[in-house]
Amino acid sequence: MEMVATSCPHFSGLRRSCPAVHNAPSHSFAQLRLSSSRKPCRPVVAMAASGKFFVGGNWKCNGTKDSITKLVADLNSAKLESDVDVVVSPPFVYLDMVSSSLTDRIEVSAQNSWIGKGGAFTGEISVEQLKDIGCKWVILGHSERRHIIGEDDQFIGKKAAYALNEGLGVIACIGELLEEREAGKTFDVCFQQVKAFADVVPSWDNVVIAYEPVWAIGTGKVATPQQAQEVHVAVRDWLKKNISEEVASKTRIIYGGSVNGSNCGELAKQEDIDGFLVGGASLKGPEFATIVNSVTAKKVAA
Ligand SMILES: O=C[C@H](O)COP(=O)(O)O
Repeated sequence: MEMVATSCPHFSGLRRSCPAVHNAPSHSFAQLRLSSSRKPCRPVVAMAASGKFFVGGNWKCNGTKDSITKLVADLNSAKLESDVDVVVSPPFVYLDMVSSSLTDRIEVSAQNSWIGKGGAFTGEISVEQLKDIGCKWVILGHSERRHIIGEDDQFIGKKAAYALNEGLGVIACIGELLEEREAGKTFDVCFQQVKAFADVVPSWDNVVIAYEPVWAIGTGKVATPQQAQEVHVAVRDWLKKNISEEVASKTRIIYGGSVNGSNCGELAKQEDIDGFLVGGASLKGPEFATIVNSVTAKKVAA
């Protein structure tokens, strides 16, 4: 054994299966140790801190005091694999309640934040207020905000820049509409949305990209593992070409869109799927725990 590499010599992208030689299944989360015989791409499973599996539960505009109290109790008693970052995102009105009653094992995210410092902005929530109640993350660019509320890339970018500059982590959502996929524009749409984030983020350290094909959100039509993997690889390659190899390698790209306890394992096995952003299934504590624990499928696949 002699040297440690972080990329495959047979493939321009990082963290990919090596198409040459020997079916190395995964470069994700791992550094690659080359043997003295220089056989390439034998992966050594060593999850890097930066590449930790990440599972977020986006509760959207759901829940009551009673149902959320039960959900928090279920989450507090759930057995969760230790090597996963777990985040839940309650509606604003319950954020403080969840933040103060949830175990420290799980971090709390907002579903939106204002573009700058708080003030005379009726109906908005500032980053300062989110930090004040212990919130660590914010979801930005979600398709429901893009396509129902009408937020555009520029507005989303302002929010992302402000949140990151103030120390919140950002779950940056991207994803194509069905008609965009059918028109062969999936990559173009995703690249444009990633670029809008890339143009403004001060650093990628606290950014998780969530690829959520709009046609898969809340529809029960989950992307196949191959469809999701294909986009994740393309986005990672975009990061490599346009930002840096390091950012491409370290930035977690998670999948969202009808993920549930039954399909999470196969999705998690894909080497460029670094976790999930879960909607409906995150409202059920035991099922959400199953999705968090699908990291074990990833480890087996690696
Ligand atoms: O933020 C989560 C996504 O919109 C996915 O929602 P879903 O799991 O209900 O399809």
